[in-house]
Amino acid sequence: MDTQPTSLQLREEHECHGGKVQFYEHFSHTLGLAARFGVFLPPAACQGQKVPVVYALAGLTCTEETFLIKSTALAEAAHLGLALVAPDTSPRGAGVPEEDKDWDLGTGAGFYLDATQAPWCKHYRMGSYIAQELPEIVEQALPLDSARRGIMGHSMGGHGALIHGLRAPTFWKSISAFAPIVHPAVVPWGKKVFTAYLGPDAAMWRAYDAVCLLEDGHKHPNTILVDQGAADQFLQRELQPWHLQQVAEQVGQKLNLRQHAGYDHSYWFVQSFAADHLRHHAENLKVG
Ligand SMILES: N[C@@H](CCC(=O)N[C@@H](CSC=O)C(=O)NCC(=O)O)C(=O)O
Repeated sequence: MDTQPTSLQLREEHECHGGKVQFYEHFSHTLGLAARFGVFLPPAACQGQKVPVVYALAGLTCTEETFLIKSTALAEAAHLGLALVAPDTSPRGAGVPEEDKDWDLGTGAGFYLDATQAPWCKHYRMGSYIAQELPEIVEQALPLDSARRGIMGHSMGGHGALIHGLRAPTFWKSISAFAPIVHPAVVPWGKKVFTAYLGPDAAMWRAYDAVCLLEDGHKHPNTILVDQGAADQFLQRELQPWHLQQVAEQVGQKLNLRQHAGYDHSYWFVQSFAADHLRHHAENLKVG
């Protein structure tokens, strides 16, 4: 492991809704590479007050900028006094052959897990990065309340929010997702990346599949909010939210799955319900 100390470099800073949007780069010991993330600090945090924080995980092909720019959630985050942390979606420049070839594997498609298979396993460790390194460094550097931390995400990021929230329910006190991949072990996107990152044995996939985690006894004490567009182009093939609904009913996981006629998979959908998600987190994190 590299022993270089973590040093956060502030690359960009902008005033926004009375708070600040910041973009940082640092050397990630977990990924073994430089990594970037974005932050929104509400006005109270800019005055040094510790505020609750929601981590926002973006989907395939996205970066640390996408959610902050496209979700239009920052006015509501400022109003509620919530900070947002938006990581990148994969390591960058890992040097894996053909890692930029497909948009649903490799660069931009880290799936928020730790790869176990060569050549991916050296750098594709977004699981530990999200579960440990990123919260540690960002919460040490900024006025964020580590006792009030939630996680949300879109599509591949929705999958990330569900698995991390279910795997560590006391660490992540609230969960929500937009159009998440709920059962990657049975859909084409998931089968492709899980085979590459985790190998062909599907038993090894269960730790990174929200439906399997619920089947295997993981549960979150708070209601999980999920929004899904009924006109989503990936709904039938990749998302299949009915699996989540079915297992949630079976195991008694509280789930608020809302279906929205006419909405597709895009950030036009995300931005339509982003404020609801922040209010869900604010309620669970006991803001105000
Ligand atoms: N291949 C296309 C589509 C990629 C795409 O739709 N990405 C979604 C997430 S899909 C699941 O994780 C996304 O959020 N895109 C960003 C956006 O701004 O809409 C492509 O390469 O564009």
